[in-house]
Amino acid sequence: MTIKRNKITVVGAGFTGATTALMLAQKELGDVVILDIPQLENPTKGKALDMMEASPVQGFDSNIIGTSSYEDTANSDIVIITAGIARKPGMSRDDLVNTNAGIVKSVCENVKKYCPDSIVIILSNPVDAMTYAAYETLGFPKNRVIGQSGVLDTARYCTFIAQELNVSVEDVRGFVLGGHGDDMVPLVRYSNVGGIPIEKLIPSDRIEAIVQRTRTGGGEIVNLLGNGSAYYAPAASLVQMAEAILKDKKRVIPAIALLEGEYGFDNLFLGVPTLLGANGIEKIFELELTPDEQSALEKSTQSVRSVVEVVQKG
Ligand SMILES: NC(=O)C1=CN([C@@H]2O[C@H](COP(=O)(O)OP(=O)(O)OC[C@H]3O[C@@H](n4cnc5c(N)ncnc54)[C@H](O)[C@@H]3O)[C@@H](O)[C@H]2O)C=CC1
Ligand SMILES: O=C([O-])CC(=O)C(=O)O
Repeated sequence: MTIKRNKITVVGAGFTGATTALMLAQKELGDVVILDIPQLENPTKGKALDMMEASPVQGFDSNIIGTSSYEDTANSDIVIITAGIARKPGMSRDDLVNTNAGIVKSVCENVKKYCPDSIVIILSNPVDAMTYAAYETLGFPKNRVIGQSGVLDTARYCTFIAQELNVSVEDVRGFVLGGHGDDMVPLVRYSNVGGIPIEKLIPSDRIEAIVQRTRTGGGEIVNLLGNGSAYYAPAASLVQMAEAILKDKKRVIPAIALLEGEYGFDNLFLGVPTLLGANGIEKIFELELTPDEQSALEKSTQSVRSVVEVVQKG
């Protein structure tokens, strides 16, 4: 019997990509290939070697290599795409669309060729539209093309709730629906702390402030960093998704999935609660929404559709 190690490729060795690679290795989820452009081949190799040299200290046995050649990524089980530019203060994620659509499409041409059976997770922004662009280029079935937004947005939301109540983050549950933009929809009605609805614990004006802070959570970090965007929590979010798939955990986590009628939307990639396992997105959970929640979701989809139109025209 041959036991095969998982192989995970991370495209883009910048802040999110490098952090993701290290976290994947620390959890021994598989061997990791980090790929960046040829002009950055040496720094990419350097980052990978530096991570490997942390392995005796931290006691992980994952192999990590840096490369600019897709041949090294061949037959990866999972490909995580972080390639592209990040926004700076004063920009919206949508301002990145033209540059990043070109990058994501060119990356996906290679992924299609070298990793035809992989499950692909997209991080590059504006991520809902980039997931659509990846799906179109890859031609993979919809369960194998997944965007990351909901784990991160939900993590921010849960952080703020835990801080508000001074309780463990482990006891906070909730999720965020919709596009990864300032009109995302944190679902207050489905949020609880140790099973107690947050509406019983937090006054409504404070809940509204938490919802608003969650919506602009990415921008808050962009403004503090000054020259780039968040990477620790985004990397942790990607790793949670990869782990759910590689260990077939059947986790119920929000992710960007292709909707074909769910929530009343068709042919649209959007953040929804999903079941993540060995086959990628194995199920989309459809919840009953109140008229206010549904109209908030519709507003969010309009923003996503307008960016997808830019991708389609380009
Ligand atoms: N969906 C989400 O929740 C989040 C999305 N992001 C997005 O992720 C992307 C990456 O962010 P960072 O890592 O902070 O940026 P970064 O600038 O630190 O790294 C991006 C890397 O991509 C590389 N790259 C560019 N074109 C490439 C190509 N054709 N092939 C391979 N690599 C290529 C660059 O050389 C660079 O090293 C941005 O678009 C950012 O907006 C970041 C955080 C959260
Ligand atoms: O805000 C950004 O540009 C990066 C991102 O998507 C996030 O941190 O949520």
